[in-house]
Amino acid sequence: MSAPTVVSAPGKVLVAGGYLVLDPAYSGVVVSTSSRFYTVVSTVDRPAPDAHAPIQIRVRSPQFVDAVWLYTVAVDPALNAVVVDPHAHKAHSTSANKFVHLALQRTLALAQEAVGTGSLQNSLAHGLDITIAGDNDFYSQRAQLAARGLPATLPALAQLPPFASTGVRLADVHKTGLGSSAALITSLVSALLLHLRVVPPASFAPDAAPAADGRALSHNLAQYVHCLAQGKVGSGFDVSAALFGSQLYTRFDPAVLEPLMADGAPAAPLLPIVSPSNPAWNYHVAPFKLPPLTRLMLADVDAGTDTPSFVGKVLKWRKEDSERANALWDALNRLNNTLSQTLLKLSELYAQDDAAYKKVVKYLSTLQSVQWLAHPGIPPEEQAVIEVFSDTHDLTQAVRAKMREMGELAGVPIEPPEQTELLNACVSRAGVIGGGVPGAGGYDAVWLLVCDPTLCPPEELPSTRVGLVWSKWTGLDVSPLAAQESAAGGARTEALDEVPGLRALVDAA
Ligand SMILES: Nc1ncnc2c1ncn2[C@@H]1O[C@H](COP(=O)(O)OP(=O)(O)O)[C@@H](O)[C@H]1O
Ligand SMILES: C[C@@](O)(CCOP(=O)(O)OP(=O)(O)O)CC(=O)O
Repeated sequence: MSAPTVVSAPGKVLVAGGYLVLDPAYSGVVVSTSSRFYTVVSTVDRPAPDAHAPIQIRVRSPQFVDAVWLYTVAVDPALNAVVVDPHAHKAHSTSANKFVHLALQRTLALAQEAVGTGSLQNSLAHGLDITIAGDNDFYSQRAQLAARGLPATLPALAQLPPFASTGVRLADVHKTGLGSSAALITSLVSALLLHLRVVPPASFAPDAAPAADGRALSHNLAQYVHCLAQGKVGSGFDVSAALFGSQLYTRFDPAVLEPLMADGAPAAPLLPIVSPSNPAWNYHVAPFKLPPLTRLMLADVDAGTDTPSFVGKVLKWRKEDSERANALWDALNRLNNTLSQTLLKLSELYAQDDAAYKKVVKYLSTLQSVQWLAHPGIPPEEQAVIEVFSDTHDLTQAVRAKMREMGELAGVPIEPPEQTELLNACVSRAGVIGGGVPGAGGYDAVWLLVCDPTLCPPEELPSTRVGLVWSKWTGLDVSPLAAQESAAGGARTEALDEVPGLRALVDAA
């Protein structure tokens, strides 16, 4: 029995570039999260059925009630197509899962084109057992905290077991907006491509080059499957972050997906379209990472935002008031680009003098941003770092103002007054560098960039102070995202026993 194939992929936070990133003329600043999705693909350990027995694939999501889907696979050489029976699962699960179904169907179809019918049938002869799990931060843990008598704070979230059972059906879970479907599809598609030997294992080695062909093929296929499952072609920043990690993202031309978006199995062969050699995949991923000794925090504030509706209204406004809209987008894009370069400048300053940098971050974590430049007599090497942190704060505030202006002009609550009040209350806390509404904005969530809490005594943690503000204001979850997730990067292979709690989840069949 071969070892299981395990691939994890991170969630995302679009900290700047919401809406603009839909236009290839602009970029988005995307942070991949420390919270990750895991897919474990195992070959079923039982004698191979006779050659004509149906091939079965079982997919489970143990964090949810009743989240088991059974599929029957028919690999038809004549039709050169793999049909993952869309009805078989109905007998075994009370709800279909088009994200899982389409990921299976399209990845197996691509595998048949890439490795041939015989090889695919050999890989599937014993059937597959697939386990899917998302880190706790992808789903609201409010009920789990309450059941344990714990408050909605960061330290309380850390007390929950990994991959905590949600106690609810998948359809009823409250997602926190970290991009569960993009991370899910990326980890599932990548794990299948590896398991079926369509791409080499090195493609997803943690130290593999981001542009490795296997990773690029998985990116293109995952973008296609994600758009098909969501029923819309977004900018794709979430799948790109799931594959490549934190980045400055410029979208591909959506026309590349048009031949594949029709209902039913694709008429055209998949491989030529999703191949990395297809120049139509003209997305651009530039390196980006959060500054050292900082932490991105995300608060799950409300039940969610209707992103497609917001996008429709903003794009309608941009079309109807194009001169003013383009002027605002160009100004906002300049701010976004300056913000991303200023954040990267902090990493350079750390590399030049980490001692001075660390001293500055510890100092800033005790002061409100309005006090950062008020103290004379700071050594010049430290003053230079303080000034870049202060510029970062000012830029995040300027981006917020432009996003509010866009919302007011388009008639969309991108940063509504309630979020403005919450953000102002949080950004004024000591140790908070800046913040904003992630992605499309609305009432979903707010993000804050804060000084790394490991530099302060627990009672002085910026994250604790902010977490208390969030809890007081919203009584809702606070999802902490460690700054290190940028280093963790995109999709990568994992060793099953090195991911706490994952083996137990897989074995609890
Ligand atoms: N753990 C999971 N197991 C299986 N499917 C999941 C899981 N988490 C999320 N999904 C799928 O992703 C869908 C959510 O996608 P979507 O509504 O686009 O939310 P998001 O913006 O968080 O990606 C769910 O309806 C479900 O089909
Ligand atoms: C508006 C956007 O540019 C960004 C939306 O970012 P969110 O993070 O809000 O997305 P959802 O998780 O789907 O709600 C649309 C896009 O880029 O596709």
